[in-house]
Amino acid sequence: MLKATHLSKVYQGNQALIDLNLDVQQGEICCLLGQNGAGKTTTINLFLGFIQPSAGEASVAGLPVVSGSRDYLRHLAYIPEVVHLYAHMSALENLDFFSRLAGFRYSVVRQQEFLERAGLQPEAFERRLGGFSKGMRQKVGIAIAIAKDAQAILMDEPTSGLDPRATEEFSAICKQLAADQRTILMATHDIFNAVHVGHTIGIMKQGRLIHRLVASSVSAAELQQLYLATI
Ligand SMILES: Nc1ncnc2c1ncn2[C@@H]1O[C@H](COP(=O)(O)OP(=O)(O)OP(=O)(O)O)[C@@H](O)[C@H]1O
Repeated sequence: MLKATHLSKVYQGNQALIDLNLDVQQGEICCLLGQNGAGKTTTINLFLGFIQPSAGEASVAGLPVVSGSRDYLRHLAYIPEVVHLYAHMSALENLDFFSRLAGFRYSVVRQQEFLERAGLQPEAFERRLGGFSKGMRQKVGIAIAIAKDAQAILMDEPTSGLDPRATEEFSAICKQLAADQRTILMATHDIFNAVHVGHTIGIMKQGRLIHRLVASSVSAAELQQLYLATI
């Protein structure tokens, strides 16, 4: 679903990503770990087409990520570290607005279903987003991803700053999305959560993907050891 082939990015002589080859299958949750500056966000931004590669190619559902093309974009949703939606609009209004932008029109009942599937408590559906916590905003972001029928969701440090309960809830939603055959590529610093939620884990260092592991083959303690030995 998400494929990087010899993908590289150079910023003013700084090699941010070097020859990345990565294949994330449909229904897979892949967590990318690495220190600050390892190249995780660069990888996500290349899949989104926010930046252009210096070499190689990213593709989504077999469609090349190329500037100006919208084909690959209809398969993608993006959950940034802080989901910025319209603070003065309610959860339902934001969902309706962004679904329409993506070309979908849903009844209020369907919109409520999407928010429920994303784990938002019903009493928050009609509240303005301005007062929402980070975790609640993410849930609205996920509801938008579901509503636009995104097959792949790119997430940049989604659990940073979430309390343990919100992290647990978020992980459960990710697992449900994967069970629905959606693909997730997540940049994270949370080793425990990577083992807990991921099917596969990548460890990056200075722009290179050094290790790619099956999450069920390691414990959090083993992964932490490998991570510390790698970075
Ligand atoms: N717009 C930019 N211009 C110049 N250099 C950049 C730019 N964006 C990223 N870089 C550099 O590219 C490298 C990789 O950065 P990137 O943001 O991908 O790392 P990261 O693994 O996501 O780090 P973090 O965990 O801090 O988010 C770093 O050396 C960074 O300074």
